[in-house]
Amino acid sequence: MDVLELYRRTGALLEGHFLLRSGLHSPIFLQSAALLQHPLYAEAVGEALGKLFEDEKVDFVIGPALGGVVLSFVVAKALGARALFAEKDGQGGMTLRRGLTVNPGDRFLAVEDVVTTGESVRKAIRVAEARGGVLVGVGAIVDRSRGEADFGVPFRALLKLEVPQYLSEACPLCRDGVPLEEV
Ligand SMILES: O=P(O)(O)OC[C@H]1O[C@H](OP(=O)(O)OP(=O)(O)O)[C@H](O)[C@@H]1O
Ligand SMILES: O=C(O)c1cc(=O)[nH]c(=O)[nH]1
Ligand SMILES: [Mg+2]
Repeated sequence: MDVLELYRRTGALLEGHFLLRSGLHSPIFLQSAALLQHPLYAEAVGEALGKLFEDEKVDFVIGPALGGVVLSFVVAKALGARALFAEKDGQGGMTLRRGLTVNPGDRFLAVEDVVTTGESVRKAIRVAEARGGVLVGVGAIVDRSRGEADFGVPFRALLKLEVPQYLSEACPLCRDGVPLEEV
């Protein structure tokens, strides 16, 4: 599957000057919702990502909202598992709501649309582990962490992307006066 072409075709590959969740700045932003709005593409992504973990017996898949909601659903469907999502709790962490539960000992896969630092998916992992879930792997559509994200379990992505990202104080786009976009 040519994931970059899917982002391109759906207008989800943005170029400019973007503020990332981590505070880093980048000339590239992958707007996954624009890709996942197409059910057939979303389903294909779910099947491809699920396939990377088909040997794991998984009780549920969890992703951090919002980006992880649709993705969790399509991967869970491919693996025959339940689809959970963790939500921002308003205090910098994440929580489970809406009657979604973890049974102690449940094996789970964490999924994320785009991993930059991995901090967002890590918050969803903590939510599930705190309720007794056992993490067996982390899957992403795109890994743009440049090999820096480590979850202590297999981490597999459909696409590894090497794109520039800068601390704000060292950002050449800021220096050139390019307006910063918060997507
Ligand atoms: O690996 P990280 O450094 O944590 O960055 C990547 C995260 O940033 C985005 O989510 P964001 O919280 O911006 O918005 P969302 O609610 O649309 O998922 C993206 O969906 C990932 O969850
Ligand atoms: O790091 C991020 O916040 C981020 C990067 C990216 O390419 N896409 C996205 O949705 N978030
Ligand atoms: Mg997100």
